[in-house]
Amino acid sequence: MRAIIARKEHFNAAYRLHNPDWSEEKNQDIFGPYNNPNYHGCNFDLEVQVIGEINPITGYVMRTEDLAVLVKTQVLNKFDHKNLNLDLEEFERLNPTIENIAMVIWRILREKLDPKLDLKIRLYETERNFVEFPAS
Ligand SMILES: Nc1nc2c(c(=O)[nH]1)N=C([C@H](O)[C@H](O)COP(=O)(O)OP(=O)(O)OP(=O)(O)O)CN2
Ligand SMILES: [Zn+2]
Repeated sequence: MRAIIARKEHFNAAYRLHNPDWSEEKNQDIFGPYNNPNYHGCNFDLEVQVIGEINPITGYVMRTEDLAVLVKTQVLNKFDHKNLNLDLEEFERLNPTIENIAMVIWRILREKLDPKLDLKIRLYETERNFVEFPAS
């Protein structure tokens, strides 16, 4: 039987929504206050879901303590209290929208997880806005 285990974490980051190929005017028009050249911060809530078979012997899908360490070392240490545009190479040419942040987190964790396990990311940018990746 399959089950979902999940880890919830929290991180703070500064960023700006910006397309370097556009004019300042177009960036302002499309991204508004979120294009602030002095950046803005968000308090992100992250939920990492790992989906897999329940091991009949251990009763585990995956040890929750292993998932906690994975999220801390691979995601929190990289994202927390950073400037996403300046500090993370992933966002050199990728706009740090919640959609893209969730995709980058998914890609990072996907590489580290047993391929038998499925992975889903839920990322809250505010209490009201969140994204799930992948959509399917
Ligand atoms: N599709 C997306 N739209 C927006 C994104 C995004 O990543 N993907 N991001 C932003 C801004 O970064 C912004 O920080 C969102 O925060 P906020 O304006 O506070 O969002 P709320 O809707 O929760 O704020 P209210 O107080 O409810 O107005 C914008 N759009
Ligand atoms: Zn924002």
